[in-house]
Amino acid sequence: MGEAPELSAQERAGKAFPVSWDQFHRDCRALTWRLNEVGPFHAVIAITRGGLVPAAIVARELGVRIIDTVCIASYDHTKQGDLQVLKGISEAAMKLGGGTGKGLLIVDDLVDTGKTGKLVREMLPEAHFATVYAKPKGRPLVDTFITEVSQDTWIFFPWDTALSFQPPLRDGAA
Ligand SMILES: O=P(O)(O)OC[C@H]1O[C@H](OP(=O)(O)OP(=O)(O)O)[C@H](O)[C@@H]1O
Ligand SMILES: Nc1nc2[nH]cnc2c(=O)[nH]1
Ligand SMILES: [Mg+2]
Repeated sequence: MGEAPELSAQERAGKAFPVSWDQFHRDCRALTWRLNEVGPFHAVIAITRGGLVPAAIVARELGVRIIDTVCIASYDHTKQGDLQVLKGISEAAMKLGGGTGKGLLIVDDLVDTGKTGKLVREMLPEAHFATVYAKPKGRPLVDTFITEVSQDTWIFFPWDTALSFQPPLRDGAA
């Protein structure tokens, strides 16, 4: 008998939490309300790629025009591998944060295990770290977030999904 195939993080999660563009926009605005009391910020650092959309919305609301990226790859669709820093924080943004990240706002869509957030926090220890969603393992790393979901939930973002037909419940839909 062959070995059972390894489950992806999404399969292990079990519960699905689909987020629409509308909901995501509302949650980003709610995040900005909280951040407005913490700032002002010199610049926003988006953790790509998931942090790009919330970073654009938050920066627009906060009136911040300097946006930098830190490009990190970890999940290949739904499996987490080793973290790879594909592009670090720019020298200009580092300078704005005085070398420690003071006055900088790091934005990502979510924290899950917290591995990605931990790596970026090490680069900018004094920056403020905000995410829209947080799972319990990663939550202690985040300074400000909007919605907590359980560790066994997989969040589906609007840029990764499309509308599709769902069979009626009585025909066996979950
Ligand atoms: O807390 P962790 O367990 O580290 O997971 C959180 C990270 O995982 C996702 O990014 P992903 O690596 O899938 O890349 P993407 O943003 O390019 O989709 C998400 O956008 C976070 O950055
Ligand atoms: N889309 C998505 N990416 C993730 N990366 C780590 N956790 C998640 C999640 O719940 N949803
Ligand atoms: Mg990401």
